Amino acid sequence: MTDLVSPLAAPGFQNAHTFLLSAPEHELEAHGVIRTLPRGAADSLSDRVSEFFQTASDGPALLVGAVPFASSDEDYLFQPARIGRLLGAKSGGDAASGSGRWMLRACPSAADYAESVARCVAALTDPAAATQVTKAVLSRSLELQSDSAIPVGQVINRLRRDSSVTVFRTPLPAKAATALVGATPELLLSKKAELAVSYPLAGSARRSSDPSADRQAARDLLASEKDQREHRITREMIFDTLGPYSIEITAPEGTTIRSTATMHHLGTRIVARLKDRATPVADLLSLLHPTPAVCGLPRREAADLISRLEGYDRGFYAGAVGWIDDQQDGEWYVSIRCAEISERRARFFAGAGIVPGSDPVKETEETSAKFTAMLTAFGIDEQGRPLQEFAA
Ligand SMILES: C=C(O[C@@H]1C=C(C(=O)O)C=C[C@H]1O)C(=O)O
Repeated sequence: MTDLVSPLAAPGFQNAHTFLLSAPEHELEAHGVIRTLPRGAADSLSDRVSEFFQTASDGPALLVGAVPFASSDEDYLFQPARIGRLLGAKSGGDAASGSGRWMLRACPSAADYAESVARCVAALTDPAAATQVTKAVLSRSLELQSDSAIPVGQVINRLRRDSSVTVFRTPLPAKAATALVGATPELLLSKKAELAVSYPLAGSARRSSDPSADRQAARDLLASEKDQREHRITREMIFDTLGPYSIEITAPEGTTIRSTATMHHLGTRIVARLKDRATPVADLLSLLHPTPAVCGLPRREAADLISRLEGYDRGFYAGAVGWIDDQQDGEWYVSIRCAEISERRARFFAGAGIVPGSDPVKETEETSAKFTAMLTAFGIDEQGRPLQEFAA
């Protein structure tokens, strides 16, 4: 893939309504805003989108943006003014990351996170629980503060070195200066006419630079009863959700290893032929999201447990990022392996699926492994130290 020299890194990042979804085989880049979709919760998304496209307007027949983790929180989608790269834009703010001063703070600390995992396992195995939660995904975050502007364009270009992920950037509503930037390996849903595809991931192992240890890590993951259980919960929920809308729903390759540059995952590509090709992608998105890959099962009880144990608002982390067109087709990725970035601050998130039998130390290490992709793009490790490759 060619390097992107684009407005992504241009001065004026703060105000830019820039949207990017960059998969190895296709890419969508959009700039500017014509209209913002009236904001609302997941259960009204489909109606708001239909109404939006009924009022004809100039510009691309497309909405791009993000939905948050919590179905009751408001999404943020907009009709862009232009599709494609802005010609002639110069890349700026390109100071090598790692050359400025960075402060990284774990929030919560790794030890506190491990403690929450232990409490989560206790809740999942509590015989007195009114409703038994079988899986809950717990996350933690790292807060970075820099003494100079974060070179977003450079971060994005580095993320794009991994051809197995979809790199994204989408503006966030809370503060005009904030964007969600990440490199997700997980397709939540793509829908084109009668074809719907979802590619859930659940069950993870850190990759190794030693090829034989790396192959062994993948084999161990495939053989892990705990990881297969974690995965099955997600896979079955997606079959159950899309099934009633489908003539046929299959997993042609079964559950296999899906690897990024830093992680192995258990993944299942699920392909559905819909009964009605006019089924709006927004309907399916609202039903599917959040899947047990990022939330848990049963959904509401798992979400309650997560908010009790995490103690922070996930915002748009573990939400979804993508687009919807006027045919009600679209493509949505799970917004993980990402950071909220404002001018000099970034907040990274990583989570791990917890089931009975999960080990707090291993789950904490799994979140560390999941931070690696983003931190490497910033040129730092989990302690905020510059990586060798980027050190002056
Ligand atoms: C929640 C995250 O990742 C999710 C959790 C996974 C797991 O628990 O094994 C695997 C892939 C993702 O669906 C994250 O990266 O933050």
